[in-house]
Amino acid sequence: MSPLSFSNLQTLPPISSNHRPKPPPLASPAGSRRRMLYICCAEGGGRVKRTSTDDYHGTLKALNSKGRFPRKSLGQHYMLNSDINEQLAGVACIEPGDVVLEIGPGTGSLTNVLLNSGAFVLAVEKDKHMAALVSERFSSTGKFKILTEDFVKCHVRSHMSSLVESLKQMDQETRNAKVVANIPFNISTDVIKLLLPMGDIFSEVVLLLQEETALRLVVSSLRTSEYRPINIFVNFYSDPEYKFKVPRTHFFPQPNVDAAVVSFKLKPPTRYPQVSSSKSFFSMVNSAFNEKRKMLRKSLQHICTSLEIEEALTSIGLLATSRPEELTMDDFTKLHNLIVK
Ligand SMILES: C[S@@+](CC[C@H](N)C(=O)[O-])C[C@H]1O[C@@H](n2cnc3c(N)ncnc32)[C@H](O)[C@@H]1O
Repeated sequence: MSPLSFSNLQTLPPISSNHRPKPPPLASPAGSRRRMLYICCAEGGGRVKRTSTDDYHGTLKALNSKGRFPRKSLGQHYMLNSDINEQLAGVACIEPGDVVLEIGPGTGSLTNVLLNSGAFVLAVEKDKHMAALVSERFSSTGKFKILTEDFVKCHVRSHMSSLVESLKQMDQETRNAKVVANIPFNISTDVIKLLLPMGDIFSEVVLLLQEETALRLVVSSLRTSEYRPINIFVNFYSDPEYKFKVPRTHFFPQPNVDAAVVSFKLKPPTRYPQVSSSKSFFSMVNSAFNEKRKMLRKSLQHICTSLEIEEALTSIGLLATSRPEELTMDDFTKLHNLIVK
């Protein structure tokens, strides 16, 4: 039997809104060292009602068509619920003419929703097999471009600029550029650090993140151990908002954690807090948090004297003994402008 045939069907329970079938066993055909997925298609009058080509069966079928097994190292947890993809696009208010960057399209379930909303999609996918799959699926739309690259290493700014330029030359009416993606959890911080300072290109970044990360980025508050330089970074470049939780049961394979959708409305560069240099600002913030338990008058002594730091703190209404977790982003901005010449 060919490993890619669907003749070896197994019977799955019907899909309903409150029941998601467990993934079928992954079989390894005799004589083959490659792991293949065998799924039930239930075509032609089967018991399974298909609500979308990107449901549980569609996703497995797509993987099977390329002989792929989800790779943990690439964070491959595929979205099985098209409603959540619709909600992701809804949070970003995707409208015809928007240019959307998608990181890790996988089988293309979210891509499909974005394209159906009328967007042009630039997708970056590290797995060449998944890139080939979405390329076959969407290249005929004329509104889809795929880069087979590691997003963390790709020159997203120049790719986006040349896409927008070529759309203009084709007289395509383009509107906003946005990012909408269900990203692998292990590159979340890199993605955020790369994208949030791009308010000159993107108006909004909507990401499906690990729930814990989402909470840490958006709702970490002053004087908690969760408050870190990344919170200052996020608020410097964006207005973040936690949107909704996505239980782990909506992914295949199921991760060990839940996810959540976060929207980062990017500030245009004219709205960034006024600091002489963002590099020296973040360098000061990092130094402050490197020695989190120390008072700022000690940890920032490489910038100026303790007395100058104390005076700067009191002049902005803070205690001379303040520690980094007691300062808001505005406080850090004011402190920077007073002590970094
Ligand atoms: C969580 S899956 C999401 C797939 C799809 N968007 C969905 O919702 O089902 C993450 C996707 O990102 C891809 N990926 C992993 N690391 C990547 C990287 N560094 N750059 C680009 N894509 C990556 C994986 O191959 C996978 O397709």
